[in-house]
Amino acid sequence: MHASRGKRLRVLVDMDGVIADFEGGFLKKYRAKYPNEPYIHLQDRRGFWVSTQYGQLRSDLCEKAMSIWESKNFFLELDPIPGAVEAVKEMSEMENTDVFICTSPIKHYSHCPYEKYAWIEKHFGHEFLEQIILTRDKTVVSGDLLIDDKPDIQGVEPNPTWEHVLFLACHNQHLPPDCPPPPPPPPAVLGP
Ligand SMILES: Cc1cn([C@H]2C[C@H](O)[C@@H](COP(=O)(O)O)O2)c(=O)[nH]c1=O
Ligand SMILES: [Mg+2]
Repeated sequence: MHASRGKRLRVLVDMDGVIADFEGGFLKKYRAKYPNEPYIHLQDRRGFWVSTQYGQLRSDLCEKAMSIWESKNFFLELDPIPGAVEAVKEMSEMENTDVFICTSPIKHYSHCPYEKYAWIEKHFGHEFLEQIILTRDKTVVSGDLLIDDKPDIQGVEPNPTWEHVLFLACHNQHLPPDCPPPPPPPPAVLGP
Protein backbone atom coordinates (compact mmCIF):
# COMPACT_ATOMS: atom_id res chain seq x y z
CA MET A 1 0.00 0.00 0.00
CA HIS A 2 2.72 2.45 1.00
CA ALA A 3 5.01 1.63 -1.90
CA SER A 4 2.14 2.09 -4.41
CA ARG A 5 1.64 5.62 -3.07
CA GLY A 6 5.35 6.23 -3.42
CA LYS A 7 5.62 6.55 0.32
CA ARG A 8 8.33 4.92 2.37
CA LEU A 9 7.44 2.71 5.31
CA ARG A 10 8.82 4.00 8.59
CA VAL A 11 9.28 1.33 11.24
CA LEU A 12 10.04 2.24 14.83
CA VAL A 13 11.66 -0.60 16.76
CA ASP A 14 11.78 -0.60 20.53
CA MET A 15 15.02 -1.60 22.24
CA ASP A 16 14.43 -3.09 25.73
CA GLY A 17 12.48 -6.31 25.43
CA VAL A 18 12.58 -6.30 21.63
CA ILE A 19 16.22 -6.22 20.54
CA ALA A 20 17.97 -6.06 23.95
CA ASP A 21 17.20 -8.68 26.60
CA PHE A 22 16.23 -6.39 29.49
CA GLU A 23 14.36 -9.08 31.47
CA GLY A 24 17.12 -11.70 31.20
CA GLY A 25 19.84 -9.16 31.98
CA PHE A 26 17.88 -7.85 34.95
CA LEU A 27 17.28 -11.28 36.48
CA LYS A 28 20.92 -12.34 36.10
CA LYS A 29 22.25 -9.19 37.79
CA TYR A 30 19.51 -9.05 40.45
CA ARG A 31 20.26 -12.62 41.56
CA ALA A 32 24.01 -11.92 41.59
CA LYS A 33 23.58 -8.77 43.69
CA TYR A 34 20.84 -10.10 45.99
CA PRO A 35 21.44 -13.87 46.21
CA ASN A 36 19.36 -14.21 49.39
CA GLU A 37 16.32 -12.26 48.22
CA PRO A 38 13.27 -13.75 46.52
CA TYR A 39 12.98 -13.31 42.78
CA ILE A 40 10.47 -13.88 40.02
CA HIS A 41 11.14 -16.50 37.37
CA LEU A 42 10.72 -15.16 33.84
CA GLN A 43 7.79 -17.50 33.25
CA ASP A 44 6.04 -15.90 36.24
CA ARG A 45 6.50 -12.32 35.11
CA ARG A 46 3.23 -10.43 34.71
CA GLY A 47 2.80 -6.79 33.79
CA PHE A 48 5.28 -4.52 32.03
CA TRP A 49 6.89 -3.03 35.14
CA VAL A 50 9.44 -5.30 36.80
CA SER A 51 9.64 -2.82 39.68
CA THR A 52 5.89 -3.08 40.31
CA GLN A 53 5.84 -6.87 40.45
CA TYR A 54 8.90 -6.98 42.72
CA GLY A 55 7.28 -4.33 44.93
CA GLN A 56 4.21 -6.56 45.20
CA LEU A 57 6.43 -9.46 46.23
CA ARG A 58 7.85 -7.33 49.06
CA SER A 59 7.78 -3.56 49.17
CA ASP A 60 11.54 -3.00 49.55
CA LEU A 61 12.26 -5.14 46.49
CA CYS A 62 10.96 -2.40 44.19
CA GLU A 63 13.96 -0.22 44.99
CA LYS A 64 16.34 -3.16 44.86
CA ALA A 65 15.07 -3.97 41.37
CA MET A 66 15.51 -0.35 40.26
CA SER A 67 19.07 -0.32 41.59
CA ILE A 68 19.92 -2.98 39.00
CA TRP A 69 19.04 -0.98 35.87
CA GLU A 70 20.35 2.24 37.42
CA SER A 71 23.82 0.64 37.74
CA LYS A 72 26.69 1.35 35.38
CA ASN A 73 26.96 -1.13 32.51
CA PHE A 74 23.46 -2.58 32.94
CA PHE A 75 22.19 -1.38 29.57
CA LEU A 76 25.54 -1.79 27.82
CA GLU A 77 25.90 -5.43 28.85
CA LEU A 78 22.43 -6.58 27.83
CA ASP A 79 22.50 -9.52 25.45
CA PRO A 80 20.69 -9.12 22.16
CA ILE A 81 17.38 -10.98 21.87
CA PRO A 82 18.26 -13.97 19.64
CA GLY A 83 17.79 -13.10 15.96
CA ALA A 84 16.68 -9.54 16.63
CA VAL A 85 19.78 -7.68 15.47
CA GLU A 86 19.86 -9.66 12.23
CA ALA A 87 16.13 -9.07 11.68
CA VAL A 88 16.42 -5.30 12.19
CA LYS A 89 19.46 -5.08 9.89
CA GLU A 90 17.58 -7.03 7.25
CA MET A 91 14.50 -4.83 7.61
CA SER A 92 16.61 -1.67 7.32
CA GLU A 93 17.96 -2.93 3.99
CA MET A 94 14.48 -3.49 2.56
CA GLU A 95 13.33 -1.28 -0.26
CA ASN A 96 11.29 1.80 0.69
CA THR A 97 11.75 1.10 4.39
CA ASP A 98 13.28 3.31 7.06
CA VAL A 99 14.01 1.76 10.43
CA PHE A 100 14.56 3.71 13.64
CA ILE A 101 15.34 2.42 17.11
CA CYS A 102 12.82 4.14 19.36
CA THR A 103 13.62 3.68 23.02
CA SER A 104 12.81 5.25 26.38
CA PRO A 105 15.73 6.04 28.68
CA ILE A 106 15.28 5.87 32.43
CA LYS A 107 15.18 9.21 34.27
CA HIS A 108 18.27 8.25 36.26
CA TYR A 109 20.40 9.36 33.33
CA SER A 110 23.98 8.85 34.55
CA HIS A 111 24.58 5.79 32.37
CA CYS A 112 21.48 4.76 30.41
CA PRO A 113 21.41 7.20 27.44
CA TYR A 114 25.15 6.79 26.78
CA GLU A 115 24.95 3.01 27.09
CA LYS A 116 21.98 2.78 24.72
CA TYR A 117 24.02 4.58 22.05
CA ALA A 118 27.06 2.40 22.80
CA TRP A 119 24.93 -0.77 22.57
CA ILE A 120 23.58 0.20 19.17
CA GLU A 121 27.08 1.03 17.92
CA LYS A 122 28.40 -2.29 19.24
CA HIS A 123 25.69 -4.43 17.66
CA PHE A 124 24.73 -2.42 14.56
CA GLY A 125 27.77 -0.30 13.78
CA HIS A 126 28.51 3.41 13.85
CA GLU A 127 26.25 4.24 10.91
CA PHE A 128 23.17 3.12 12.80
CA LEU A 129 23.63 5.90 15.38
CA GLU A 130 21.76 8.12 12.87
CA GLN A 131 18.67 6.01 13.47
CA ILE A 132 18.25 6.31 17.23
CA ILE A 133 15.31 8.11 18.82
CA LEU A 134 15.46 8.50 22.59
CA THR A 135 12.14 9.62 23.98
CA ARG A 136 10.03 9.16 27.08
CA ASP A 137 6.91 9.68 24.93
CA LYS A 138 6.67 7.51 21.82
CA THR A 139 3.23 8.89 20.90
CA VAL A 140 4.82 12.09 19.56
CA VAL A 141 7.13 10.19 17.20
CA SER A 142 5.73 9.71 13.71
CA GLY A 143 5.98 6.36 12.01
CA ASP A 144 3.87 3.68 10.36
CA LEU A 145 4.65 0.82 12.72
CA LEU A 146 5.94 0.67 16.28
CA ILE A 147 7.23 -2.75 17.30
CA ASP A 148 7.20 -2.69 21.09
CA ASP A 149 6.74 -5.13 23.98
CA LYS A 150 4.82 -2.65 26.15
CA PRO A 151 1.09 -3.37 25.81
CA ASP A 152 -0.14 0.15 26.59
CA ILE A 153 1.87 2.94 25.00
CA GLN A 154 0.54 6.26 26.13
CA GLY A 155 1.60 9.87 25.98
CA VAL A 156 0.40 13.35 25.15
CA GLU A 157 -0.69 12.42 21.61
CA PRO A 158 -3.99 10.51 21.77
CA ASN A 159 -3.78 9.45 18.12
CA PRO A 160 -0.23 8.41 17.25
CA THR A 161 0.49 7.92 13.56
CA TRP A 162 1.89 4.43 14.06
CA GLU A 163 0.16 1.12 14.46
CA HIS A 164 1.44 -0.75 17.49
CA VAL A 165 2.75 -4.26 16.85
CA LEU A 166 2.99 -5.93 20.25
CA PHE A 167 6.27 -7.84 20.51
CA LEU A 168 5.92 -11.02 22.54
CA ALA A 169 7.75 -10.99 25.87
CA CYS A 170 7.64 -12.97 29.12
CA HIS A 171 5.53 -10.27 30.78
CA ASN A 172 2.87 -9.94 28.04
CA GLN A 173 2.53 -13.45 26.61
CA HIS A 174 -0.54 -14.25 28.71
CA LEU A 175 -2.55 -11.27 27.54
CA PRO A 176 -5.46 -11.97 25.20
CA PRO A 177 -4.76 -10.63 21.71
CA ASP A 178 -5.83 -7.05 20.98
CA CYS A 179 -7.02 -6.43 24.51
CA PRO A 180 -5.83 -3.74 26.89
CA PRO A 181 -3.82 -5.06 29.85
CA PRO A 182 -5.85 -6.12 32.89
CA PRO A 183 -5.87 -3.84 35.93
CA PRO A 184 -3.18 -4.67 38.52
CA PRO A 185 -4.24 -7.25 41.12
CA PRO A 186 -5.14 -5.98 44.59
CA PRO A 187 -2.26 -6.11 47.09
CA ALA A 188 -1.81 -9.56 48.66
CA VAL A 189 -3.38 -9.91 52.11
CA LEU A 190 -0.82 -11.43 54.43
CA GLY A 191 -1.96 -13.87 57.11
CA PRO A 192 -1.26 -13.39 60.80
C1 LIG B 1 10.57 -3.06 33.16
C2 LIG B 1 10.97 -1.68 33.56
C3 LIG B 1 11.62 -0.85 32.68
N1 LIG B 1 11.97 0.38 33.05
C4 LIG B 1 12.63 1.26 32.10
C5 LIG B 1 13.76 0.64 31.35
C6 LIG B 1 13.71 1.30 30.03
O1 LIG B 1 14.52 2.46 30.05
C7 LIG B 1 12.26 1.71 29.88
C8 LIG B 1 11.51 0.81 28.95
O2 LIG B 1 11.81 1.25 27.72
P1 LIG B 1 11.02 0.81 26.42
O3 LIG B 1 11.53 1.78 25.38
O4 LIG B 1 9.54 0.99 26.70
O5 LIG B 1 11.40 -0.59 26.15
O6 LIG B 1 11.68 1.61 31.15
C9 LIG B 1 11.68 0.87 34.29
O7 LIG B 1 12.00 2.02 34.61
N2 LIG B 1 11.05 0.06 35.18
C10 LIG B 1 10.69 -1.21 34.87
O8 LIG B 1 10.12 -1.94 35.71
MG1 LIG C 1 10.43 -2.33 25.52
